[in-house]
Amino acid sequence: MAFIGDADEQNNPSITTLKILIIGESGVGKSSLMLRFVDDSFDPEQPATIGVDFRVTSMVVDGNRVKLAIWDTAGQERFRTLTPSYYRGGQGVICVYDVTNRSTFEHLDHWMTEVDTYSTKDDAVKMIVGNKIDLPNRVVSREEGMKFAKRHRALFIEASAKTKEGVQCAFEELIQKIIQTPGLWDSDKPTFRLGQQATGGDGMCGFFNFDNSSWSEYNFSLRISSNRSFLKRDRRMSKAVTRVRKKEIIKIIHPPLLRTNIKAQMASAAPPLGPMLGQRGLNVANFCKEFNKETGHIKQGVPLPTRVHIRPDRTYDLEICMPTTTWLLKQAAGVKRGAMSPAKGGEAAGIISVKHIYEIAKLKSQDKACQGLPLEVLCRKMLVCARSCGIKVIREDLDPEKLKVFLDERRAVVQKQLVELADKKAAKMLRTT
Ligand SMILES: Nc1nc2c(ncn2[C@@H]2O[C@H](COP(=O)(O)OP(=O)(O)OP(=O)(O)O)[C@@H](O)[C@H]2O)c(=O)[nH]1
Repeated sequence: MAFIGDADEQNNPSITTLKILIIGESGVGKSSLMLRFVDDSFDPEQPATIGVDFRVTSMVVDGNRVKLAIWDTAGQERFRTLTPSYYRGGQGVICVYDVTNRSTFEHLDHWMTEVDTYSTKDDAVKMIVGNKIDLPNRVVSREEGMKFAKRHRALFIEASAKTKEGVQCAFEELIQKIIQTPGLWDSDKPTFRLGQQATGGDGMCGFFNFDNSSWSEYNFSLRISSNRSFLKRDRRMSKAVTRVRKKEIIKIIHPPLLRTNIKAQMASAAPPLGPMLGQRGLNVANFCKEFNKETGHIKQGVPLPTRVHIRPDRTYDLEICMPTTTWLLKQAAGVKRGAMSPAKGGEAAGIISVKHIYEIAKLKSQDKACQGLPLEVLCRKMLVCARSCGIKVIREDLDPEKLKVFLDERRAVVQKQLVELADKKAAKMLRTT
């Protein structure tokens, strides 16, 4: 698959124009993903989309030129108008969430309902994208994302519009899937006309009028004219195809970079690590042996963020980072558990001083991902993480006497919380049996 320029258009005319929608909560990075894919650019100050933004590009899939009309919709409810018309005729829908913001993940259900309600194509290809994986404060795991995608029979990938990771792969996979779906794009040819008006009133997708002189510029008008009988016929035809294809569409794309936490000296073929490695075609036993050997000098059980860069020939580079920030913070505070509800009521799970923060930041600065980051920025990240674990950071040195009293009290609180949790679990088991 490759991008080609306008000059090639005459030699290799496009077989179709595909309408791809990007949806999801505000701020998850929809516009950023689109701009990374189309212009290979990233704006850290990307303004919010109002209504709908739109880009056109083209690519070659299996030797065929395909034009892509990518619709970037506004995540903010107040900027969303004409919702049904966004979906009309869309062959592919990319539903984005932010891996560092759980509520954007929890709202995916709403977006999938919207797709099912408004999509005029039963077999439109859906893809779930977990964006912003470059950020350290992830709260939605890859497994959760995969599970959601599987439930909705959608493709799944994690990406970062900032670092480019997974972006190209996401679009390519989506387009390929659409092209492989008979009836999804080939029956639409008359409804998409570039540089000229579509004829007749039976265009169920409205009509586009592009300024062909520049691909990045656009000038489109939308005419909502749906012919119901045409719609029904199209649905009847595609339902038969859908039945066959629904099973196939559950395909998870594994990007070449695997990021996970593995405990020092404790890598094993058991889930979740074993399946993660196996799905990528790595020799699990050899990997575990190598990892455990590499971490032989570290205390057993310390959680180590690990990156595995997998090459197409299944060889890999192993990057083992400093222990996770939360683990380091909890060690510094002398506690095993963070606060259950740090936001509510300001429950404090531990106390550390700013000196601890500085030392932890210095340790983390040795990680490849943090290299080049000023220590001040890292310290701020540590502070955010401490806050989310409920660990209080004080400016002055800790008073050992006061700390001992605090830790004794905290132990009693944790004990009580654990008993309550066990009771709740037992009550739930009773209800379900
Ligand atoms: N670190 C990081 N920041 C990102 C990434 N993608 C987007 N952002 C930032 O997140 C913010 C929101 O990005 P947008 O692309 O405007 O998000 P959106 O989903 O289009 O938002 P709406 O237009 O309001 O619907 C911007 O400040 C981006 O720079 C990413 O992969 N990593």
